[in-house]
Amino acid sequence: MKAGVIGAGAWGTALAQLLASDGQPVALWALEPDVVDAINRTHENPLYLANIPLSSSIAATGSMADLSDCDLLLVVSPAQHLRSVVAQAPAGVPLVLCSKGIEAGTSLLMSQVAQEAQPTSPIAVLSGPTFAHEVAKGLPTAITLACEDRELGQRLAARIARPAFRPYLSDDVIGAEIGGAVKNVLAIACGVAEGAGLGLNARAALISRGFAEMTRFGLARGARAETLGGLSGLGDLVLTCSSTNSRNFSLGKGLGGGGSATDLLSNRRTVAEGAHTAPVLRDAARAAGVEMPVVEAVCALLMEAAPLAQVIDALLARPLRPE
Ligand SMILES: NC(=O)c1ccc[n+]([C@@H]2O[C@H](COP(=O)([O-])OP(=O)(O)OC[C@H]3O[C@@H](n4cnc5c(N)ncnc54)[C@H](O)[C@@H]3O)[C@@H](O)[C@H]2O)c1
Ligand SMILES: O=P(O)(O)OC[C@H](O)CO
Repeated sequence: MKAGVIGAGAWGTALAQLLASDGQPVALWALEPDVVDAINRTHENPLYLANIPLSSSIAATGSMADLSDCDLLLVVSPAQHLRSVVAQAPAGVPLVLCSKGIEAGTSLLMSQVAQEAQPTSPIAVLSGPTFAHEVAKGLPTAITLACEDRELGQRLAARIARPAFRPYLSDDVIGAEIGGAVKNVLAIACGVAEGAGLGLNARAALISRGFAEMTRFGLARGARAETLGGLSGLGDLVLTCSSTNSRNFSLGKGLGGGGSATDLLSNRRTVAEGAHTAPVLRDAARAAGVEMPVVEAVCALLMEAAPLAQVIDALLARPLRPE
C-alpha cells in the first residue's frame, strides 16, 4: 500500500503526515521545487505547514509519474487548480477530493470537475471541520467521507481512519461538497463582523442565517439536509466562523477592519477559497432563484462595489420575514 497526495499546501501536508503516521509510504506531489526539496531534506514544509516535523515515510516529488504505483490519491490543490492537477494524475486510481470550492466559469463541484478530467477514476470527497495544523499534530478530528459507491467508501474510510481521525461515511457527495464550498464564503462574512466590531450576536446571526442560505442552495442542487447539518456543513461552518486560524475568517476580518479586497488578496501565498467561490456561488444561486443575501454582501465587499457601512445597512434593512 502506498498513498499519494496531490498538493503540498497546509492541508495536503497534514494529510500526508496523517497517512504516514502508521509508517506506510506516502508520495506527496508539490508544485514548488523548494517545497519538494525542504520536505525530502529536512522533513519539514516551512512554506505551508511550519513547525511540524514530518514523517520520514513521506517522499515529496514534483513528478506525477512517482504516484503511478499508489492505490489511493488524495487531491488537495486549491479548487481552481483541481482540474489541471487531476488531468495529470495517474488514471483509474480512486481519487479522494479534499479541496473546497466551486469551479469558476463552469459552476461545477469538484467531483464533477474530477469526473471530467479523469473519467475512469472512482471518486470520493473528504470534507469537514479540519484545521491542518491540528490534524498534523494528531489532535482529535471527525470528518465526512462521501462516496456514492458504499463499498468503496467503506474501504477508503478504513484506509484513511487513524486513532484520532474519524471519517463518517455518507453517500451524499454533492451535499458534502456544497457544505465545504459555501462555509468558506460565510466565514468571510463572520470575519467582517469581527473586524468591524459588530459583536458576537451578529456573528451568531450570520452563522444561523448563513446556514439557512447553505441549506436553500444545497437542496436546490440535490444535497440532503442531513448532510448539510453534519460535519461537512454546519460542523465546518462553526469551526471556520470562529477562529482567525481560518484564512477565510481572517480575510473577512481584514475587510471588516477597513482593508481593501485588492490589497488583502494580492500577493497572498495561501488560499482563501471563499474569495474565489463567492462570485461563482452568487451567480449559481441567482440562476437557481435561491436567495443568498449574506453571500451577496460578501461579493459586494470583495468586488469593492459598496462601502462596508452600506453593505451592513442593506443586510439589516431587508424586509422582515418568517424564520
Ligand atoms: N488548510 C486547511 O486547514 C484546509 C482544511 C481542509 C480543506 N482545505 C482545502 O484544501 C485545499 C488546499 O488548501 P491548502 O490549505 O492546503 O493550501 P495552502 O493555502 O496551504 O497552499 C496553497 C497551495 O496552492 C498550490 N498552488 C498554487 N498555485 C497552484 C497551481 N497553479 N496549480 C496547483 N497548485 C497550486 C500550492 O502549491 C499550495 O499547495 C483548499 O481547497 C482548502 O479549502 C484546507
Ligand atoms: O483556513 P480556511 O478558512 O481555509 O479553513 C480551513 C478548513 O477548511 C477548515 O475546515
